[in-house]
Amino acid sequence: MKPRIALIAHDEKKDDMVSFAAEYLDFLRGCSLSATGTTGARLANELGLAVERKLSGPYGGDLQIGAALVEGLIDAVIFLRDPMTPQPHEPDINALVRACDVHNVACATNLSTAHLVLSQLQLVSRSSKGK
Ligand SMILES: O=C(CO)COP(=O)(O)O
Repeated sequence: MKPRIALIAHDEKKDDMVSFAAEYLDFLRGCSLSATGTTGARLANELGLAVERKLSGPYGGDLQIGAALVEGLIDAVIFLRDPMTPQPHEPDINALVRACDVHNVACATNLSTAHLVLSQLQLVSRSSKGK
């Protein structure tokens, strides 16, 4: 089964997200991707990725990703949070990260962890294809 990955970035981290996704483009093309609204639009427009776009984060997008996650529909979350800027939907952000912890779903909230998670998923998916 294709890895199901959610991609989310706060405004100050969106450039990082696009560059990060560009590094894993071939792998991500073979994944089932979802994203919050604006992040998803950038990934689709700038990298041509097929992404299921939820609402923008402040309008409930994090909660929609969280709802999919608790139903077992997401394998990993890459959530580049901006720790320096207060967000109006902080409770939604915390709910999503908490849902990852409750359901033991990998959740990368910075670039270093994001690289570890995607490189490992890429490795696993390559080795399962080789079988
Ligand atoms: O706010 C976000 C995550 O909390 C991201 O939402 P957007 O991708 O719509 O900017």
